[in-house]
Amino acid sequence: MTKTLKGIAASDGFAHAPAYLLVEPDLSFKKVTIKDEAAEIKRLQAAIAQADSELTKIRDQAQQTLGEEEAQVFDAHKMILADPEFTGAIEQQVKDQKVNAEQALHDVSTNFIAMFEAMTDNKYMQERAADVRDVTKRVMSHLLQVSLPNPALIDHEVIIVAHDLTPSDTAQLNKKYVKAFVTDIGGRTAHSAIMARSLEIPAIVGTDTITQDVQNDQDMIVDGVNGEAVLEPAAADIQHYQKLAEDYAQEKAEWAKLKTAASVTADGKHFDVAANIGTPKDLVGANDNGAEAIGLYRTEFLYMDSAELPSEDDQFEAYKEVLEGMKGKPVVVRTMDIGGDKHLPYLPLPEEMNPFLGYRAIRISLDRQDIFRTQLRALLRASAYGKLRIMFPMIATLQEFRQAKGILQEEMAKLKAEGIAYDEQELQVGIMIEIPAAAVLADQFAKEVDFFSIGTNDLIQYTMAADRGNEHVSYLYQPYNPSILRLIKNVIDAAHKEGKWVGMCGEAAGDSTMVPLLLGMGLDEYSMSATSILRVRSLMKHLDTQELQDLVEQATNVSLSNEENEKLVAQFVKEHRH
Ligand SMILES: C=C(OP(=O)(O)O)C(=O)O
Ligand SMILES: [Mg+2]
Repeated sequence: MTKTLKGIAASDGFAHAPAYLLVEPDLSFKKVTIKDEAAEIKRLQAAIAQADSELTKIRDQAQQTLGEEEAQVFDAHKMILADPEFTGAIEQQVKDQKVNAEQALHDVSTNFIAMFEAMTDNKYMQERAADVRDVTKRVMSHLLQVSLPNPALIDHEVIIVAHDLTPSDTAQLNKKYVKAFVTDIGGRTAHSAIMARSLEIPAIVGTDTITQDVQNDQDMIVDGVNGEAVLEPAAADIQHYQKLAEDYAQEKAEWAKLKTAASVTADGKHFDVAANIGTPKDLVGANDNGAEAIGLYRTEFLYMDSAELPSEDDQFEAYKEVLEGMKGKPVVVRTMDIGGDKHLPYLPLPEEMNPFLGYRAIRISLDRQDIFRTQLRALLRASAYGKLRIMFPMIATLQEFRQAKGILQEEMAKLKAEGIAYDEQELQVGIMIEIPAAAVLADQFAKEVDFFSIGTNDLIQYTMAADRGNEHVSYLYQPYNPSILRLIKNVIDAAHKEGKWVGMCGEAAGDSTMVPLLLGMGLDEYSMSATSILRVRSLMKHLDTQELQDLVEQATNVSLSNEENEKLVAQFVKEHRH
């Protein structure tokens, strides 16, 4: 039976493939007293052998599809299985306690995990706890004869269906086979959705129930433009979506013609359309889509992709690669924004009631100056290779900005004393405006910063008090609400009064409803997922900034709601398309 599920359209594009459920099976068991210990140990050994041969297969496949580094994780798992201290202890437990293998495995692994986690002075050993957890799950699945999903073993085209995907799950998806993903929870600006857009994988999030509605291998269609997942599509559905996919491909081909064009409006005003990137690898997408700058380099992925804090030299190489890759075009690098939904296994953060309101971004950097100074030195050294702009995330107060800039200046002085080159002429230092307090006081900040970049992903969630990743409050996550528009306008006006430039690097900068409003307000730089650049450049071409000022007037003063503004812009663009 065909069934259509609605969710939040998170990444454009269409896909048709069987579902691959990335859902953990039930691994619960009962404690049983056993009589035949020898038979139980044999059962345990068989499960360990099966887990080991499965790991060999996964390792080989991961090496081919994801690379050697990802594959090595599975070597670590195999080593645990081959460690007599671990397996011997489980066998001993079966013998001594006369319990079933499941219980013995659980008891021993719980002890090992606790022991590793207690090694707070040895990050490497602490991380082994996660490996023991993974290996235990695998052996348990064989004891219970249920199968674990193994995404690294995917060798045919699939649509991933999951409750949620973390940014690191998303990073491990192999684009060759993963044609789309659909999740139960999440919002359009959650980081997994942002990554889906940079990988150009169609995605729908926040369907609520997809993991319950779909079965492994069930045929499905994903419409990432409209946020619809169709299960067991009929022939007519397949035809309908094929047509939509073809139209979309045609539209994209039209946009592609603008790849080397400048971003100019119908009245001849030029704006910078820039790309958001997460790693130097994303430069390919940025350049392929004709980015005029990098408006946001989220450096936290450099920290997340590493097993330990990245060294100054490692960071320097990454920043230099991006600056050189952009050949003199501006590159805004944001200092580490860890916390919220982004974690580092080697930097344990306190458990918090509200991680998005807690210890994150610049708050960590100012506290852990060892980490911050290393990053700033790497950035300064890289500044000699291009046009660098350093940006601090989550600035709430002027004092925070002054302190961060003070530390930067201290590092500059040290480099100078050491005779190490950095850009002393053109380097700019700016902040993200993503906390309402900073948006309100933009006039004060504008006197001290070189630029602003408005982070609407967070600015909207903090202004509306609606978690950006929570589908239950997504109705409150309103980019065009007059309150948000007024805040944005206040920031742009304040910056321009002081002769400073303003960009936007939140997802709203690439939003077709938002762009006309931002053009009307005079926003200078628009930074977005690379895949949105050509669509936005095409839209700009048809709009006149003078005319758009009327639209801004109505949207900020007359309209009362997000929906009204959405309609207002659509109608306006229809009537004023040049
Ligand atoms: C660009 C932003 O930062 P991030 O999405 O990384 O929080 C934002 O908050 O708008
Ligand atoms: Mg943010």
